[in-house]
Amino acid sequence: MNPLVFSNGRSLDLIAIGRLCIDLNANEINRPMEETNTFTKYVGGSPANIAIGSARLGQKTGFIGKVSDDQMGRFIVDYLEKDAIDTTGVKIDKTGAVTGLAFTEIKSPEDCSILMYRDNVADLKLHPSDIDEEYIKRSKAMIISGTALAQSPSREAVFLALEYAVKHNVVVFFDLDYRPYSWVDDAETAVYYNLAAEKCNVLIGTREEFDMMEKLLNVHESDDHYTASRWFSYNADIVVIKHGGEGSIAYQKDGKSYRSGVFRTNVLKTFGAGDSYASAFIYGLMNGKSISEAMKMGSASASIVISRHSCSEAMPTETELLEYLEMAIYEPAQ
Ligand SMILES: Nc1ncnc2c1ncn2[C@@H]1O[C@H](COP(=O)(O)OP(=O)(O)OP(=O)(O)O)[C@@H](O)[C@H]1O
Ligand SMILES: O=C(O)C[C@@H](O)[C@H](O)C(=O)CO
Repeated sequence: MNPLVFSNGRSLDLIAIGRLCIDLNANEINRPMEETNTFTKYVGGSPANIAIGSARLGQKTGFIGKVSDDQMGRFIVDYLEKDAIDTTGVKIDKTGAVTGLAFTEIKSPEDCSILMYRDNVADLKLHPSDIDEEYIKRSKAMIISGTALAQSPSREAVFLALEYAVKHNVVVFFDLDYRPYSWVDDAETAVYYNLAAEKCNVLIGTREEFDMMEKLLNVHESDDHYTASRWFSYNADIVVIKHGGEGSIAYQKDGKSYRSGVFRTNVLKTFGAGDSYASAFIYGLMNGKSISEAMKMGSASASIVISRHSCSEAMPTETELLEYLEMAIYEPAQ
């Protein structure tokens, strides 16, 4: 078992809040974007990817966000609904804002990058008036994403959603999802990340993301254990630190820690690993698995997604994930 307590009698398992954007993944791989000509369009945005991954695993999933009032916005909502995601909380922007675009470049399996076009994006127009307490009250859990804290009014909308979640015993996951291009000032970034993290039950981030949060506090000798311990003095029950191809480590408030290895896979691209890991990790925790078992599920989902071209489209179904766990070669953490 794991230490999280999810309220029963809720009509949703997980609500994701944050950006809904479009991934344009280069079709010509193993070359720089300057030399590519065609792209495939997918729904993107870390929270969107996590929601899609969650729904594919059979979780009753909802979304709180804002999309552009155009073909891209409609494409996104249609896609979410095809995956049985409740879009009651997805609003249509009326200010002329656009959909964020993520152009991905796959120079090699180890050298991938994302070029983000995020000026005047609809997702950051999410407003506190768009946050429905009754909607959040319907869910067992909610996941927030750090990039939604980058600008007002989205920032205030997320903090209001956090207030409602805490009020109604909704377990809050925080996927740090630090995207530097969305921020203008390191101190501002760290302040808002830390303020949001204080209210969350589970923190999921890379070493680099936690370093960003701790730099403001002049923490010079940090390590994973220090990072986790710091958050247990607030509301955290679990802190997960991801280490790419070396796996991940999770700390529990009672002092226990768990290391997860990875599943050997033919890596096509690395992005999408974090979102797929989060969706399956949360699925495991919400379905009675131990932290170790949930981490393994996260690792398996990540290995599936990084072997495929997309992020959202590549998210495995529950059947695919369970079969992969049985068949794939697992490399325990060193
Ligand atoms: N090369 C790899 N081979 C196998 N599994 C991997 C590899 N890279 C990442 N993973 C799995 O994915 C998890 C998350 O990856 P990572 O630590 O890169 O997170 P992230 O930086 O948030 O990912 P993203 O690139 O999507 O932003 C890892 O803990 C591991 O389980
Ligand atoms: O999160 C983003 O804005 C980019 C994503 O759409 C992309 O799929 C990715 O980087 C996944 O981690």
